[in-house]
Amino acid sequence: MSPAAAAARVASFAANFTTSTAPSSGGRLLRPFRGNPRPRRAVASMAVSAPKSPAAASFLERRESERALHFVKYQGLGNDFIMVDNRDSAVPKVTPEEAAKLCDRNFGIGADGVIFVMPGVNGADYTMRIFNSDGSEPEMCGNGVRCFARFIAEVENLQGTHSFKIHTGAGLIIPEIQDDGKVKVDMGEPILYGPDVPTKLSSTKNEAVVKAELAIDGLAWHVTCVSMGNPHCITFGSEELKVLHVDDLKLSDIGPKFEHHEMFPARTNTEFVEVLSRSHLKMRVWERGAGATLACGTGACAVVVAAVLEGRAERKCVVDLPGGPLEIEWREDNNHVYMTGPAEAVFYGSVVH
Ligand SMILES: N[C@@H](CCC[C@H](N)C(=O)O)C(=O)O
Repeated sequence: MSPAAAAARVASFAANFTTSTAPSSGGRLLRPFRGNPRPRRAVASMAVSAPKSPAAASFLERRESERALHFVKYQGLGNDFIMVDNRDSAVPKVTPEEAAKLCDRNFGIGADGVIFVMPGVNGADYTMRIFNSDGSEPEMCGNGVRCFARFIAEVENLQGTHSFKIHTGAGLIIPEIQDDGKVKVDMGEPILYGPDVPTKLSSTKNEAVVKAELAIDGLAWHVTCVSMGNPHCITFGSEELKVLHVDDLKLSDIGPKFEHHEMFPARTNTEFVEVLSRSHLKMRVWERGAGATLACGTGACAVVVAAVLEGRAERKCVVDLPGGPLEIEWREDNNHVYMTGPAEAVFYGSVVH
């Protein structure tokens, strides 16, 4: 094929793909997104006018008529998700195995998880379910629920401040979209009773596991265990490394050893934390079922709870994650944890799965 013919074929593919990837929700077209930056359609920049080759057109029509999954890609501080409009069904539109394939950054769309926007139950407005990038299903996702709220505002055409009651595996979670576009989430109460986190580590402070010792890689790590609906193991250092410099950690070596440790029967998310001041913490996370991610909302909440329990920080902190900061407050009056941070749509498209 001549270079000119090849270029025309690519252009034709792009033009056709661009017009065939508008997301739908059970047949409804999503409105164009607002906000900054505006989400992009996949390969929109390649869309130039060129005659469609019959072969490319029929190829694309065939793909669309098969099982095309429409999605919107969202991110909250770089923790990214494939958002699926599942409002018409209580059954997720993709299986855990398919989710793992879609999350693959080389062979799929690429994401830390797939989130399903589902009908509400028990008086909730909506239900959120999520599959991690390995296909496992966690109870909750903090960055994900902020993205979820922004998605609902878009598809329901809501302007200004709004809050929603979201049913999750961690109970009722209430995100509120603020005037500045950030989302503040009432993340509920932390769970500190060891067997409920769950961890097999013995309690050290009342019923909580605070600064308990966990042997990994020849080091005696000091860990505090907190559930925000999903399990977290938080460490500020070990017997040997009194102070952590989180940038120096080889997360991919050490993370899986925490995640799969026998003391965590449901596996665990692990946060490694550096205290910058009593109201400013810095963390890196190794997520259960997703590995190293740029941010973890439930993790940042658990970190502040652990820092307060260990007497290292105040109840209101900024937590720096690789993807940016989150504002976290563990309120004394109602024992709830509040998380505030950004969430935005990145692009939308469709995929045959
Ligand atoms: N990134 C999320 C947490 C996602 C679930 C986690 N990997 C688990 O298995 O518990 C967040 O922002 O909270």
